[in-house]
Amino acid sequence: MTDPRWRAANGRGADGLGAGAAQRRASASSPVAPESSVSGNTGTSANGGGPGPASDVGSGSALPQSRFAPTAPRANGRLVAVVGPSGAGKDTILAGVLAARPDLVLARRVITRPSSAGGEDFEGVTAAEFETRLALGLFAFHWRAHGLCYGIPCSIDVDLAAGRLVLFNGSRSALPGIRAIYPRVEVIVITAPAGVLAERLAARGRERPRDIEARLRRALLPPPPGAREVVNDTTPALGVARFLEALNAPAAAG
Ligand SMILES: Nc1ncnc2c1ncn2[C@@H]1O[C@H](COP(=O)(O)OP(=O)(O)OP(=O)(O)O)[C@@H](O)[C@H]1O
Ligand SMILES: O=P(O)(O)OC[C@H]1O[C@H](OP(=O)(O)O)[C@H](O)[C@@H]1O
Repeated sequence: MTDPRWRAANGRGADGLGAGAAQRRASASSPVAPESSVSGNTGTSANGGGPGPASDVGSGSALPQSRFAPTAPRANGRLVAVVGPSGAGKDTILAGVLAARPDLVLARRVITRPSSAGGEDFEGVTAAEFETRLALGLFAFHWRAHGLCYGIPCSIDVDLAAGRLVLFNGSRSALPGIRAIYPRVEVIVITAPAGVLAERLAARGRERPRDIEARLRRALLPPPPGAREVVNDTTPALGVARFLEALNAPAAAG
């Protein structure tokens, strides 16, 4: 927590943003989420107010109710989802933001993509390894997109409980589900004009042309409600400055 005004504006209290790892282990049988859905590993309300709905809110199968007491950690931190179309510059800006603000935490994603793919610092795992971690309750939440599985380690709950500001590179389609698990998640959407996205993805060369086309089609998704927007259409340095400004701005009504 760095800005008390923002904290007050959000009404951020002492109750929990997330649920404990012990609760997550209750969902050991949950499968990897289907494409465009998100699953967390808790079957309880993130506010700790008693058993809530299972947190698989996408098109996937419902998770079993937790057999653990519904006590979420008491967290004062901020959880900020950084979303936006492929090529908008999420990874680029997040790297610059972390360099400028080493006090912030960037969740290290677990992705079923070879670690050699480059880009962000993520942990590349096989689909089988991903399933194992999911079964062990090691993800706060996870989603599928672009034929890949993405998991956010449940270690973010430790950072949130310690009052830190935790950023993660997320999927727009996963936000409703993430919000069901972390009701106070904030959203910053990074955007750039369509032509710029196409140029950047082609120059980056991480995906095949066919996959780039699919990613560009997802650029048409509407901006998430309540998100603060950062336009990354000039230099990365200016994008980082705009992002830091957005981080301190009052949240839009979601
Ligand atoms: N402001 C900028 N000016 C020029 N190039 C940029 C800028 N921001 C990012 N890039 C470049 O555009 C490409 C895409 O950026 P980046 O990988 O950060 O996007 P992303 O939103 O994380 O995409 P994805 O969701 O596909 O991972 C990279 O090669 C990066 O170096
Ligand atoms: O299009 P949407 O659903 O918003 O995002 C889908 C996913 O793609 C991107 O990851 P990456 O480019 O594979 O690293 C995003 O970070 C997200 O996880």
